[in-house]
Amino acid sequence: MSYEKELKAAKKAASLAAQLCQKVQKALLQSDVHSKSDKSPVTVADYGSQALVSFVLGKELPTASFSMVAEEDSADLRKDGGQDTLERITKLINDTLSSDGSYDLSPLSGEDVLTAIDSGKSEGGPNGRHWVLDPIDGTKGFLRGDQYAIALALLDEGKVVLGVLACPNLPLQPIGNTEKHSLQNQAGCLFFAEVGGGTHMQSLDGSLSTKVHVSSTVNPAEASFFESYEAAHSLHDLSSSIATKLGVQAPPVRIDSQAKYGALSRGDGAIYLRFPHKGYREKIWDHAAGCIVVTAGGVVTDAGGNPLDFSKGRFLDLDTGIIVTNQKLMPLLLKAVQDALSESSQATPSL
Ligand SMILES: Nc1ncnc2c1ncn2[C@@H]1O[C@H](COP(=O)(O)OS(=O)(=O)O)[C@@H](OP(=O)(O)O)[C@H]1O
Ligand SMILES: [Mg+2]
Ligand SMILES: [Mg+2]
Ligand SMILES: [Mg+2]
Repeated sequence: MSYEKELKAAKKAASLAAQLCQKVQKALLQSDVHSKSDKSPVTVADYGSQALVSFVLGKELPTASFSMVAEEDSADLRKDGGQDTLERITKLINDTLSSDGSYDLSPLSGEDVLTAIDSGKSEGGPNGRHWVLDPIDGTKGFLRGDQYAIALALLDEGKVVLGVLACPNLPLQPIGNTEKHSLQNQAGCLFFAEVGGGTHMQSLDGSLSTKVHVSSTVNPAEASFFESYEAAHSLHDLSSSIATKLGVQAPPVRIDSQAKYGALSRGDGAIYLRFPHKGYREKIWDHAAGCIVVTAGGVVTDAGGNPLDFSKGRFLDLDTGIIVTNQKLMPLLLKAVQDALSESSQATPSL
């Protein structure tokens, strides 16, 4: 089955959301940032991106059975004191839609925006189609002025069938760990993949796309690895021990968000290691788009070597961590992961 129409709509939705986010990141106000009940940050751009993606998908693909599993909801915006923030979000969305000019419509109201945000409340699951959205993945990176991604995927009968990853601050040129990249004047990258169709990358300003694939190196000494920027999100000591066992020589490349999957999909580095602290449950929107984008040459598994299962609802149910590399290197990587995990559990039995 082809998902051409859906892919086109997803690229448009993610690109417009990227425009909205860049506008906010370039002139971030203190009043734009809030804290969620789990203490994680959320900004007007997270909400604006989610509402805009929902709105664009609805316009491009009208259907009575729209379902979306997305990170944000409108509960805090509906509380006393949320009105100013909602007005700011609504203005951002209306400005983005009017400067794009694709749709002939009257401005959205605050109520329209709340409804669009809450269209992301689906539980997903194994049946039918569900969009999966992280409106800003890497909100902490976004706040620091670093990497972040708008990550949109489509599940069909529990499988990821397309994914789009907009990375507004990722240079089109390869990134590595030696140089600090200037984020000024970057057009940013849009990665997209459809099941069976390979992965492509284009500039977010719309230039022609190129086919990309994961590095095919089989030599760990040449293989640098990506991991979370935030030490609270992934055990850096454990990845360092895995890298040493494997014979990786380069230091880790730490960047925020699914931009790691995007960079990996075009061969910048060859490995992604993610080992959250004990008790953390991974959400499907943090991996769905990234996973399909690296399938051109790459494999994504948990630490037990099992593929990720996106059919279980809003959470991923997995063994310990997530690892990504090319097919040939995966057996070696899995062995290093399992050795390192068994050593660390002997050293600290509670891990
Ligand atoms: N404790 C903990 N452990 C593991 N992961 C966590 C944790 N807390 C949050 N998150 C999720 O991490 C998402 C950010 O992605 P990364 O971890 O790849 O980015 S970073 O490099 O650490 O900034 C981030 O996504 P966003 O909330 O969309 O920014 C979270 O879903
Ligand atoms: Mg996220
Ligand atoms: Mg997010
Ligand atoms: Mg978040």
